[in-house]
Amino acid sequence: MAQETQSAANCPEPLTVPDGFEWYDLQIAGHHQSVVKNGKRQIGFLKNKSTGRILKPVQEGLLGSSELGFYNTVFVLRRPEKPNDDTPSTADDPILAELAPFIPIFYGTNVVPMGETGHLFMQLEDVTAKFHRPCVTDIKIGAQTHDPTASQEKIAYEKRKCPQAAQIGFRLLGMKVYDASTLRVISKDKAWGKTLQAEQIPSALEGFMVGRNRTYQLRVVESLLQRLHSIAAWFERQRRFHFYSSSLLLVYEGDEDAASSSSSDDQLCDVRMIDFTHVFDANTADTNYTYGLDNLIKQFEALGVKLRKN
Ligand SMILES: Nc1ncnc2c1ncn2[C@@H]1O[C@H](COP(=O)(O)OP(=O)(O)OP(=O)(O)O)[C@@H](O)[C@H]1O
Ligand SMILES: O=P(O)(O)O[C@@H]1[C@H](O)[C@H](O)[C@@H](OP(=O)(O)O)[C@H](OP(=O)(O)O)[C@H]1O
Repeated sequence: MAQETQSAANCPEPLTVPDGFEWYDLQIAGHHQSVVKNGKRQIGFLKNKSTGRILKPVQEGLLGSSELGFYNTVFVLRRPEKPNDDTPSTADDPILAELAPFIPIFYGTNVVPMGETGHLFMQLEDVTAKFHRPCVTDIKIGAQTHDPTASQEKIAYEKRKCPQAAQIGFRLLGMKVYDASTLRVISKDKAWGKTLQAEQIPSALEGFMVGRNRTYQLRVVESLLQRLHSIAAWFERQRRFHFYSSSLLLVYEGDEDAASSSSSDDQLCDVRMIDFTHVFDANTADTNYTYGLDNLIKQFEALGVKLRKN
């Protein structure tokens, strides 16, 4: 696909963030204000400083409307019986209700005054918010990343982007890890993720655990696995959707003291599905997604075995 990605120089200026908001600084991948594509500067994710919620820009056209449609299918926003509580309830359909805990809570849309007319955003729960030192990685799931409506040009572009992902079934889009041994944040970007070959995935996932003792690493891996298995079990049951180019966001607590002071694993890690711009109604199992998810689970299981040996 003839797409031109430029750096910021000589390009349209980034929009100014209005009072009460800031750019979201824990973003791993996705649309970002530093990127100019096809002559247009992207709008990145914002954080609402008072609510703590993330604002994801609604993408133009079908991509934006289908992601909004997806969130609106899972979450029922209006709660007239509780006018002061805007926490959405979940749809009655059991398969949707079971999906809800695996995705960020959706609090409806919001127009933020940016640029000449303002921009439409989705308000989402910030999955990293409950952690003191969040360590985050975004992993795109599926051997096939183009959806069933993709043009031949788009299919070729997606296949060319990272050919080994078709075999691996997932792609690391990057990570931000707080290295407790150096007190530094290590960042890896999309370019790094694209170069990883199958045999390099184990050390890349080990890198997600950098700078901590084995016992803590093992605790995190086991907890991540538990959540990954729960999502996989939902995929075993569901026949309603096929997810293309969607990601899993894996987060764990980089501050071991904070994690230890809580008895619950909820403060240790979280795993959520994100990015629903290419979700399609279906009536068969999503084998493209489950292939990738199963492989990711196998990788973390192998890491667990390795950590237990040492
Ligand atoms: N609810 C959330 N909580 C915390 N971080 C999030 C959340 N949603 C998205 N992110 C962060 O924002 C990044 C981009 O998200 P997402 O993939 O949804 O964006 P996008 O612009 O649709 O991406 P793409 O360009 O691939 O379509 C993720 O890598 C993650 O770091
Ligand atoms: O949704 P669309 O319009 O099909 O857009 C693509 C999709 O969102 C991918 O997630 C994205 O990047 P990655 O696969 O690298 O995450 C890709 O960027 P790219 O053009 O920079 O590859 C987009 O073109």
